[in-house]
Amino acid sequence: MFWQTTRFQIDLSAPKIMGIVNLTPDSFSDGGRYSADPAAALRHAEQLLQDGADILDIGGESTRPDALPVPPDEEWRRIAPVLAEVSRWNVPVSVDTRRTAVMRQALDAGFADIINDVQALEDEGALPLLARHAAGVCLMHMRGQPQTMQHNPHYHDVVGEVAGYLHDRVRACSEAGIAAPRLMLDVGFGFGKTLAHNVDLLRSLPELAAACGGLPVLAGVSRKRMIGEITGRGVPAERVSGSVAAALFAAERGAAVLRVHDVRETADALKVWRALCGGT
Ligand SMILES: Nc1nc2ncc(COP(=O)(O)OP(=O)(O)O)nc2c(=O)[nH]1
Repeated sequence: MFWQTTRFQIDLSAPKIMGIVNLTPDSFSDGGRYSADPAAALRHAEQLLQDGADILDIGGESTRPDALPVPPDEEWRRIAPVLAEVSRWNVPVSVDTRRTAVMRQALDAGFADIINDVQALEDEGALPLLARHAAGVCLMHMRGQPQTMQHNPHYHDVVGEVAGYLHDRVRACSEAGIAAPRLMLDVGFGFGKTLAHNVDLLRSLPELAAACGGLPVLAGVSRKRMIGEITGRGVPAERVSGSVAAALFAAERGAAVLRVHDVRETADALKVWRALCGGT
């Protein structure tokens, strides 16, 4: 199976690593480290690639719980300089945005191989925009908005409801002319979910993918609150071991892409896992 993106057919026969470059002052785990210094951000991106990242995910708006929305022009100001450079590198570049205006600027400039949207192309104009381009698309489930999504999230059947939502978004993409080989699914760990919801979803990744036509799944658990709740590690930077364990579990449950902060540790863990499992 391959993920069809603007410049690359990404081979999904073994789990791929998406390295996170947050250009935000307030991201929950690395906020402010790179947002004011594009050179530092580029050095970080280079390090992620050296550590084994297969894809770079560039974001300009924190969507952590309780985050306030960022105006699209500010989001674009944050990411454009870094995108202008990394898009010249021979590596798939994903733009993590939920705003059509930002998607349009990135796609029209030729900066994005992938649009990674935590709102699954629900913003006005996003579907026809992506239909006019060839970028890969990650469709993620979020219940509510970052500002309020963790305020008592409730489901009758979290797996069924998330699968149903993603299935509907896949159909909307198909009707807009965005073909299935361009699509990646993501249950949105921590986006309007309790720990129990996240665990159910992680355990049910194969069933969820099957319910959505067998499309590939991306898992983003890196350093998140769910890891902290299980380990008792309150500081995101202290959640590396737990994040790697969860990433391996997601890979074992068939996740095709792992969205992580800690690329080196995750890449090493995948190598050992594949060697012991006799995988490719
Ligand atoms: N597809 C996808 N995209 C995502 N973008 C941001 C975050 C939030 O995590 P992070 O980028 O580490 O933090 P922040 O939103 O505070 O920048 N999580 C996901 C995710 O789970 N899946």
